[in-house]
Amino acid sequence: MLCLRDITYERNGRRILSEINMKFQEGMSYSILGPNGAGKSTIAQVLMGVVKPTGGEVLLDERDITGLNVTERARLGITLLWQEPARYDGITVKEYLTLGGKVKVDKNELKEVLELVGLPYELYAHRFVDKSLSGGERKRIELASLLLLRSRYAILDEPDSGLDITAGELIENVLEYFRKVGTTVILITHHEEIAAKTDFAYFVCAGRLLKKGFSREVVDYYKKTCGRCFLTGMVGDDDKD
Ligand SMILES: Nc1ncnc2c1ncn2[C@@H]1O[C@H](COP(=O)(O)OP(=O)(O)OP(=O)(O)O)[C@@H](O)[C@H]1O
Repeated sequence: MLCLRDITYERNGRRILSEINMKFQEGMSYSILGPNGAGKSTIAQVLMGVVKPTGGEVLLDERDITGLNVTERARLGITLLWQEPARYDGITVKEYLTLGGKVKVDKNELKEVLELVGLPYELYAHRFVDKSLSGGERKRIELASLLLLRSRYAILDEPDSGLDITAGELIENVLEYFRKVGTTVILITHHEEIAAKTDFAYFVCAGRLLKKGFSREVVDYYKKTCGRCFLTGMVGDDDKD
């Protein structure tokens, strides 16, 4: 089990996260839901080891991994889909997804995963992962690479950002695939309809955990309360996207 225990994070004298406690059990899917600036990406970065919390611990199977960096955590099976997808000039989609042939993936699986993320194998497998692909296409390729990795934990930071109208269905298929291969998903989003697709949810606002539980309940709470409290006094309902 992956846990955040009493995580606090301060930057330039400003408190960004306050005493965050979260548990991510294997075999379940989770979302971290909250408005812009709530601290969701910072939580993802703390989980991944990109930022070191000012206080508290990150635990994996009760082992303190707070001091481990991104590479060390990736070795333990914690991986992240970045908000901004990377480019790899001169490498084809197929080479990228199989790490140049190092990862043994048969063609059927490669085809299945590419099609799952909405990219037909015949059209994309031999394209280069460079600027000729759109941001949305690169994001889909990164998602495919995470699906093929079969890591213990996959943190998806705004997986729908930069994707078009089909994103909702895509996320559903992606969650189903991760479930099938045994990867526990932690999905960061400010869209309640995306959060509703996971089993459990955490609602954060202004760096604090305000509600946790079954996703449907948390989403209902979010819809009823977000924008109406003192924490986000300046955010009105009409400003939410
Ligand atoms: N390097 C930094 N220096 C100062 N403040 C920062 C820094 N990084 C993040 N913050 C602030 O911390 C808060 C939380 O940011 P974070 O990116 O975690 O929010 P978020 O919930 O992921 O938002 P969004 O949905 O807009 O991506 C924001 O108010 C942001 O401005």
